[in-house]
Formats: sequence, structure tokens, C-alpha cells
Amino acid sequence: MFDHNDVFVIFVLGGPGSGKGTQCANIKNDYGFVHLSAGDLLREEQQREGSEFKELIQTCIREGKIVPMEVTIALLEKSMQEAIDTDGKKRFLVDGFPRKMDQAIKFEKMVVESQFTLYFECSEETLVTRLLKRGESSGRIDDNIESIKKRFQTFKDTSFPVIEYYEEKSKVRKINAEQDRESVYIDVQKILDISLQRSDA
Ligand SMILES: Nc1ncnc2c1ncn2[C@@H]1O[C@H](COP(=O)(O)OP(=O)(O)O)[C@@H](O)[C@H]1O
Ligand SMILES: O=c1ccn([C@@H]2O[C@H](COP(=O)(O)OP(=O)(O)O)[C@@H](O)[C@H]2O)c(=O)[nH]1
Repeated sequence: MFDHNDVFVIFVLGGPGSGKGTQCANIKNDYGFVHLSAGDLLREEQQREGSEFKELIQTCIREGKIVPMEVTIALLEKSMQEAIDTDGKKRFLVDGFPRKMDQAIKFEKMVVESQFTLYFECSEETLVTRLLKRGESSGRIDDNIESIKKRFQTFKDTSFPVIEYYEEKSKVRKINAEQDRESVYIDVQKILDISLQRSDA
């Protein structure tokens, strides 16, 4: 368990293809955050020789389902500890997580409380266009129309309630992710500049 006064975590949420990874790369560059994508960590674990979770992860990702939280939380916590041990880095973007209420509760109880959630809001029409385009080169088993529809359903039924939960606690910073990449990043920077100043104070 980390102390939230010492380890600073921002959750980055939004529908599939809303630009979470794209904007996290910008933030990592300019603000020195460690970027931890839950989806990337799961894909790495799925490729890892000897992993007992290979099939479970592959099936969940293809079907747009949420991998049981124990697996994802263990991967996130391990990566956080490694970043702290090797670089002394203590600011984390946790991208694409928590996607289910049980994950949110467990992570904040067992790992660290989040500062706030950046929420990239975008229409399904825009998301589907971006994901199909990404699918031309991503090689991802879930960037096809059948998986995309399932991922949208999971987002609405399972992940959106997490955003509502944090909204009730006034811990959501919403961004219009419909705009071009540069405009989205301008809005991201405005939010971060205000929030980081506050936390430095
Ligand atoms: N603002 C934007 N406008 C148009 N395309 C975008 C924008 N942001 C990201 N993309 C593209 O859309 C796809 C999904 O973005 P990505 O950052 O991978 O989203 P996520 O991590 O939320 O799934 C990628 O191919 C990315 O290059
Ligand atoms: O905490 C997480 C994050 C991701 N995933 C799985 O990984 C997939 C891809 O997630 P990622 O964030 O990489 O991509 P996105 O769908 O947001 O484009 C999801 O559909 C889930 O099946 C999961 O099970 N738990």
C-alpha cells in the first residue's frame, strides 16, 4: 500500500479509442509521469512465456470483457513498485483502469487512492471510426467490428458507472475528446496545470 501523499495517481478513463494512450504519451513527455496502460500490461502478460493467464487474458480481450481484477491490480502494483525502486518516480497515469467498480474499490483500498480521473468523452460514432482505422495497423485482436461492439457494451454497462462514482465525489475532470489531438491536449494541459499546482501547494 502506498501513501497518496507520496505517490500521485491519476486514472485515465474513456471509451475504447477515445485517445487515452495518445494523450498519456504527451503527458508523460511534458510532465514526467510514468504511463501505465492496464491494457498494455495485460497484453504483455498474455505474451509472457509461462504465464498462467495467457488464455484468460486473450479471451477477455477478444470478447471485450474485463479480466479478473486480481490479475490487473497485481500487474499495476508491480510496475509501480519497479518505477519507484529504479527511478524514484512517483507520479503515475493509470490508463484504462479501473473499468469496473470492484477494481476501483480494491485498488484504492489495497494500492493507493487516486487524486482524480481524467475522462475522455467521445461519441461512439467517432470511436468506431478511430478503432477501425487503428485496426488496419495495430494487429490487435479486438480492433474489429464484432469486438468493438462488445467493448462499447462493456464500457456502458460496467465502466461508465466507475466514472459516475467518481463524479459524485467531484473527482472527474472531463475532456471533450471529439476534437483533434492538439486541441484535446490543450484542454488536458489546462486541467493538469491547475491540479498539479494545487497539489504542490
Ligand atoms: N483526437 C484524435 N483525433 C483523431 N484520432 C485520434 C485522436 N486521438 C487519438 N487518435 C487515434 O485514434 C486511435 C485511438 O487512440 P488511442 O490513443 O489508441 O485510444 P485509447 O488508448 O483510448 O484506446 C489511434 O489510432 C490514435 O492515433
Ligand atoms: O483494467 C483493464 C484494462 C483492460 N482490460 C482489457 O483490455 C482490453 C483493451 O483495453 P485497452 O485499455 O488497452 O484499450 P481500449 O479498449 O481502451 O482501446 C479491454 O477491452 C479489456 O478486455 C481489462 O480487462 N482490464
